[in-house]
Amino acid sequence: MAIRKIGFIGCGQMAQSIINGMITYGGYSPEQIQATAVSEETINYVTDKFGIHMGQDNKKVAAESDILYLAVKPYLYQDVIEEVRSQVREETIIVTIAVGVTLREMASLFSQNTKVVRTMPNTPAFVGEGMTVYSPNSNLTEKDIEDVQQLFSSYGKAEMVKESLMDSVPGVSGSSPAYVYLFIEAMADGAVKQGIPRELAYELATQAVYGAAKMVKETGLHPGELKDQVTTPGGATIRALSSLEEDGFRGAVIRAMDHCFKK
Ligand SMILES: NC(=O)C1=CN([C@@H]2O[C@H](COP(=O)(O)OP(=O)(O)OC[C@H]3O[C@@H](n4cnc5c(N)ncnc54)[C@H](OP(=O)(O)O)[C@@H]3O)[C@@H](O)[C@H]2O)C=CC1
Ligand SMILES: O=C(O)[C@@H]1CCC=N1
Repeated sequence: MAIRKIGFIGCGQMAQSIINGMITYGGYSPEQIQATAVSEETINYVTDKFGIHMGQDNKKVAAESDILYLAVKPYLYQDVIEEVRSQVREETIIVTIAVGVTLREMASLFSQNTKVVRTMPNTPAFVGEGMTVYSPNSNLTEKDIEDVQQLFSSYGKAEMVKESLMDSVPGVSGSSPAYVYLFIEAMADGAVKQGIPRELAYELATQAVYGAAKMVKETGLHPGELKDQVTTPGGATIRALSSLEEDGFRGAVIRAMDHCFKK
């Protein structure tokens, strides 16, 4: 089945990021996409900003979609699924994006035959640089998997993994952009403290993260080796790194990810 009609139940931060990525970077047309929300505010905002079909009728979107994203908060999944279950066609592919919602739970909420892909996306989808990690259930055909891989790749990278890894993915991918924003903000504050104007501080901190990420990706070198290239013996960088190590920088990141996993 070619994916022609894409539906979203819920259209908040994550759905809007995916929709913008699909349209701006993936070549999908706003006419192919419809979504629902509760408030008039979101409905008007999304309609104006993305030009997709918006409404409050979850059943209609479920009935008309070839692929249906469940883009509400995890605690709303059960209610929303009960509402739309009877409308979902056998060939429709359901995409979950909620932390912790398993394929087994989805089979019990829909049916054993429903095609479900458990995914963990992230908000850089908005700029076509998302990461979607996914696990399909056994009802998807090879062709379905090709189709979803292509769709998820339209707004960034996509990697299929076994479902047992999915609970560990938010810590390093779904949630992790938030830590990176915190790091950029902290570096900018440090620069402002030294007298660098705020706007320039954000530009420098952001470009450092962007450039460093690109170095890791494009050189293929180990991050430790790239770090060594920056670090002059007896110089300034090693002073900064030594201070970060004393303050438990790496341990703090790893502990934060353990908290994310447990939640
Ligand atoms: N934010 C992120 O970075 C990521 C989020 N996720 C997952 O994405 C999901 C959504 O999160 P996020 O986008 O951040 O949340 P938001 O609160 O931004 O969006 C939730 C959306 O659901 C809508 N909604 C609520 N109840 C209903 C309903 N009964 N029927 C239809 N729509 C409804 C809301 O409408 P209204 O706007 O009118 O209130 C809102 O548009 C979660 O399961 C989360 O785990 C996954 C990865 C990353
Ligand atoms: O904070 C959350 O629970 C969601 C999942 C990943 C990012 N945001």
